[in-house]
Amino acid sequence: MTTKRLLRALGGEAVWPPPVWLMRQAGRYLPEFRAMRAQADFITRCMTPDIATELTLQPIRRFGMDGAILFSDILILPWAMGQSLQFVDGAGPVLEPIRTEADLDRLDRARIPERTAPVMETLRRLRAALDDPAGIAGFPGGATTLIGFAGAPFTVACYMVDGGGSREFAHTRLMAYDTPLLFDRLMALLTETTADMLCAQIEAGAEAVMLFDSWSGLLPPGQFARHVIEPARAIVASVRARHPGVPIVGFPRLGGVSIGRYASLTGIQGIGLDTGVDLDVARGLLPASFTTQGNLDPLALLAGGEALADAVQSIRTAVRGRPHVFNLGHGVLPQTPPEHVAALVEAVRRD
Ligand SMILES: Cc1c2[nH]c(c1CCC(=O)O)Cc1[nH]c(c(CCC(=O)O)c1C)Cc1[nH]c(c(CCC(=O)O)c1C)Cc1[nH]c(c(C)c1CCC(=O)O)C2
Repeated sequence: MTTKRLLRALGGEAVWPPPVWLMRQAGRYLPEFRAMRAQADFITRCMTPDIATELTLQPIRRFGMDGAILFSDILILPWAMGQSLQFVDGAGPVLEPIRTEADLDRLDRARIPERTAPVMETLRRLRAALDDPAGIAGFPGGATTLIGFAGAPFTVACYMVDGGGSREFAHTRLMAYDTPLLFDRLMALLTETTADMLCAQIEAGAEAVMLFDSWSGLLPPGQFARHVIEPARAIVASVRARHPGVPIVGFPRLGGVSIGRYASLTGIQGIGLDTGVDLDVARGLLPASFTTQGNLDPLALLAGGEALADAVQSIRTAVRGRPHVFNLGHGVLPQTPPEHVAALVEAVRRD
């Protein structure tokens, strides 16, 4: 029987107070994170177990979160297949775009295990550190759940095809209409390699995994079914066949009312909700005893004070008696004062 509060909540138990962790909890808002940024570029930080382990643990030491999310990125998968990738300060990720069959042919999935081996080593070290009975910085050992993750195929395809961040991801969405065979080939490759990578993360120590579909909300309902729900269903089936006990959380960001079909058709146990979702409305769309995760506005966390206290309290009231994992609706903003995060955790954990 598991005693980790996050795993109990993902198993459908109405744990109170709810377990808490934050998307992008390891990040620039922490001075100790900024201090390590100078040492190596982003991909090197992801690929060096000493550094990635340390960065993952920084927020655990400070706040004793219920979840520790691996320090890595959703774009490590295309990078591991040989797509060129750079993280440019202020501009985000820049990739050599995939636009043709020949571009796609150059990707080599056979390289993934070797190129992602350091990530798996990081997970092994993290699991040992988190489960050390001696605990971490005064927080008890064996209490924090190690979370692995991947980008969902559509969101990863957005960056691979457009070649970086975008508001519309027009190249990607046009490819889905104009050359559907090419797009489907890319999506099939991503669906299979993502399932394998999540399994490798679980085998290295991840106790739960999350599938980030940050841009799913760009798609109309028919395409949402085809490029968001269907790949997630295939990934969940593939991971579940190999690792039946490991919970999978989906995050179809900005999915609107389609989150109901996403939750019931993919086979996931938990769903990440973005800031715009009304928790009572979401509950009506989701299967009974389904675990929700979210959805505090990152700006309320940045604001702090009364605004933060009120926002935390209204989520606590909405989810009381139901399985819920407290989180933000999107990542921690770099300008966020760390004391606000401490105040959030304290407010969530009040009885
Ligand atoms: C779309 C997406 C990406 N990456 C991710 C998503 C899905 C979630 C979301 O919608 O935000 C997911 C992600 N990225 C990162 C994590 C690690 C774990 C965590 O702390 O949450 C996770 C889970 C680290 C990161 N990923 C990135 C950083 C910043 C790099 C740095 O510090 O130099 C970190 C800590 C870079 C990144 N990576 C990506 C972008 C657009 C950027 C640039 C924006 C930015 O700088 O904030 C792609």
